[in-house]
Amino acid sequence: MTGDLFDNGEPRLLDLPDADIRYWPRVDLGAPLDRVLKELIEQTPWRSEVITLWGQQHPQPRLTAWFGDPGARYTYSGLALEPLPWTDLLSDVRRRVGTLADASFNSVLMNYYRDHRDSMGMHSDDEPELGRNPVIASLSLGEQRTFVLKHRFRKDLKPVNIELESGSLLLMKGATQHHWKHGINKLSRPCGPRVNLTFRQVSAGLT
Ligand SMILES: O=C(O)CCC(=O)C(=O)O
Ligand SMILES: [Fe+2]
Repeated sequence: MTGDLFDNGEPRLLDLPDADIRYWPRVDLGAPLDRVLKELIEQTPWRSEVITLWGQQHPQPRLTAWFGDPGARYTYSGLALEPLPWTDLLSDVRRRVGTLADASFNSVLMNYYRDHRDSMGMHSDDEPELGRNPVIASLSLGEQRTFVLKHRFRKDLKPVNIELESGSLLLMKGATQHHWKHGINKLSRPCGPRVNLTFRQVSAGLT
């Protein structure tokens, strides 16, 4: 296909200690962003999961879906997710993201923030099946939301806010997950929907 590299450009390397994070403001998905967003919202079998945190059950404040190669199982916050098979759209996006990230991914966690009330708590993506230094490629579509990064140990460092634009790709690798937490806060004002896709490589058989 022609025009594959049209929007991608060079990523910006974030100047953060103990982290390797790159940001592409706009990647080429081979189709208009609003069409991809609409298709993902309408055609994904979204789930509302109940998670267990510190022995308490809570509904997750967003919808999720897990796609991947057979056997790419993922366990977090008391949930064990079996992968759905790749759709044509998701496997095309996986190929494009893998080329930019120069990495291979066998799964994707999809997050659907329906409006300003949906969020994701601060966490590190450090589950054992992700391996020691996971490469995580996070593609955002729809409403721009703020990605907050906080150092896990250095209280002298202020939280860092990154505005994740529609069509952007954020790549976290190296020791990032050992030293930093990240999350998406609720907003006080209404906003439109956002879909986020975090591509991952999970090892089978660890869970
Ligand atoms: O929605 C986002 O940008 C963050 C997603 C995330 O951190 C995750 O899925 O682990
Ligand atoms: Fe995460």
